[in-house]
Amino acid sequence: KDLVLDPKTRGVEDVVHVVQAAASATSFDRAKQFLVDVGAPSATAYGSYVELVNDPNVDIIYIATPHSHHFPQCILALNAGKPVVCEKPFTVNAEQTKILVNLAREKKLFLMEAVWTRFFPLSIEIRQLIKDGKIGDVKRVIADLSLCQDPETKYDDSHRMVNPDLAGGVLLDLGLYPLTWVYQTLYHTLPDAEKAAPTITGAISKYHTGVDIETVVVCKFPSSVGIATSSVRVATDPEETGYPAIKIQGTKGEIRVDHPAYCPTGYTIVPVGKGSKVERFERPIPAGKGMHWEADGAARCLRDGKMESDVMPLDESILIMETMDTLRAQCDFKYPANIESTEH
Ligand SMILES: NC(=O)C1=CN([C@@H]2O[C@H](COP(=O)(O)OP(=O)(O)OC[C@H]3O[C@@H](n4cnc5c(N)ncnc54)[C@H](OP(=O)(O)O)[C@@H]3O)[C@@H](O)[C@H]2O)C=CC1
Ligand SMILES: O=C1OC[C@@H](O)[C@H](O)[C@H]1O
Repeated sequence: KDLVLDPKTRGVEDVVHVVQAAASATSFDRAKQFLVDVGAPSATAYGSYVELVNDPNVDIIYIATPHSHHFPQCILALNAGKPVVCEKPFTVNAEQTKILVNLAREKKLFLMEAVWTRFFPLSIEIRQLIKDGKIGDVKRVIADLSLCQDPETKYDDSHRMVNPDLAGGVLLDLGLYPLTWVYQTLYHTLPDAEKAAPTITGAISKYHTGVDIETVVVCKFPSSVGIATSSVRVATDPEETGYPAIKIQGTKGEIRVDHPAYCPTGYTIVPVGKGSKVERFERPIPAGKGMHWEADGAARCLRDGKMESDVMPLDESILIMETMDTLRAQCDFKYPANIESTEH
């Protein structure tokens, strides 16, 4: 639905999007109905992904399937010569992501992990505030995404959120967002020469299906530390009183970002010192859900002949996948061999 919105509704004049086709592996009718539901009834419907990736009128493919399927489906699209935007998490593990990145680079095709949060004007603004030294040297980031859902009643054990066969679990699904905040503030804002992979420690609690349901990741960078937490069961902001989802803490003050970490619409700058001038910024999404900004970013890359986005660089996607791999290895949490596999 965000793709069919007129970009002018968000002040964007330099790119437009056309939903050209959609595919369902389940049935042609499902694809057809999907196109009607999203407001693109005249686009082409396909009953298989192979037909979609071979459509010469399609410029780029957006993959939004369960995590377990991203790797083979990205390979399918790239091998058909199509640029790809793939939902988060990119793949089940970093080795799979590296294979995709190498394939895209070899074929000179655009590839991007669809982390919509990074493309929000609010995120861009906060990254600039950090680079400008607004809160001094940023030393610590604490970020959380916890949804306060009862998984026993909300999710059948086969649901992608809790099903190990679909690479379910909190870390890959929700944990990616607090990690995004840690990385986009403590890593992405640094000059390239100062970027270094963090050391990782953490903990997870498991659900009866075997996936993680509460997760804590501690990322120790050379001169800062980030803590990313996520849970299905507890709440980031239980009273809904605006308790911040993310605290970006610098030597001169902190930036507090609203819940939910995936699409925050406001933040507060709190300088150090009693009686200091607190500044509040509201950044509502002008129309749609806010997934259009990442689509605009991808469209600009295609238009300009870029092979990757500098907002969500491929090497940073790999690093974040490696972070999640490290934590899972420390906690002895593996997915079934067939979906961890790099065979395709
Ligand atoms: N950016 C964001 O805010 C959000 C991102 N996501 C991400 O989007 C992706 C999809 O999530 P979501 O839409 O909730 O997923 P769904 O479970 O709704 O599945 C999406 C599609 O994937 C296919 N699919 C579903 N189950 C299976 C299966 N068992 N095996 C093979 N294919 C299957 C189906 O397509 P078909 O008709 O072809 O069978 C289905 O329509 C995930 O990566 C998730 O993390 C999800 C929600 C929000
Ligand atoms: O990406 C996401 O953001 C919103 C959540 O509700 C969803 O489970 C997740 O996939």
